[in-house]
Amino acid sequence: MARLKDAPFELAVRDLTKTFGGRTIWSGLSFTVPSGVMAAVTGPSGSGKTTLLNCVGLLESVDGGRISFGEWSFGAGSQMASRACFRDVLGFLFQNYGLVEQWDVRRNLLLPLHGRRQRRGSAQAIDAALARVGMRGAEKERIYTLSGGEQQRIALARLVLKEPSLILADEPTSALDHANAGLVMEILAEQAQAGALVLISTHSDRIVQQCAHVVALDAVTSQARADAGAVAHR
Ligand SMILES: Nc1ncnc2c1ncn2[C@@H]1O[C@H](COP(=O)(O)OP(=O)(O)OP(=O)(O)O)[C@@H](O)[C@H]1O
Repeated sequence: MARLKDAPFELAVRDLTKTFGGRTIWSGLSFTVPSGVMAAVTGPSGSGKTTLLNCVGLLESVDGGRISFGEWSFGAGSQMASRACFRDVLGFLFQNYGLVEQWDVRRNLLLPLHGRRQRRGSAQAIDAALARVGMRGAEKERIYTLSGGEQQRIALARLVLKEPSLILADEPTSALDHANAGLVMEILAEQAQAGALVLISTHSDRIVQQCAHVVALDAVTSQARADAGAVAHR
């Protein structure tokens, strides 16, 4: 089956509004990002960076506007994404790593392969992905026995195996040492070079410098702000 990232595509966010309990986080938020790049989502604490990633990743509903990528398009009142979208398109690198703690590494890494590739050959694929993140031989380790940095490496190995088209990374290096943070950015850049669109929420100038696009949120959210060009494209 053709993957979304096999041809160039665009993430288009149009006139997006998000409220929590009557409080508007942003409204009229619009931007586009092409595939094949890393884009940083910046803004002060509370400006809605994580919320934006959750909305684009279809984990959170929106109150107005549209989010489109490739053939997929979602707005207020849309049915949540089909399993196919989560299985074939979206990939997440979040601060809680999103791993099943009681399972071993191998079982966690088999999950993205399920239904997409023959299990035959998966042992070699898992070995190669673990080698890429410096965790070769960790197949039988249980997740809860690993350090935070090691768990993030396993989450990275999962991305390497899954090769998602649209990757949402929420402050992916904030809890990591220099070496692990470097590895995270290296692998995200590789995924972008392979055609994925990588959206990274961050407070780090160093990460922003590595991104081709910046989606800048600020504390003031209004239609006027969005119209005035809240989104800076490099
Ligand atoms: N599920 C929720 N229910 C109610 N309010 C929420 C919910 N999730 C987030 N918020 C509020 O929405 C606002 C934006 O939160 P968000 O975590 O998206 O900001 P952020 O820019 O990622 O912040 P930080 O840089 O501190 O991580 C905050 O005021 C937060 O309290």
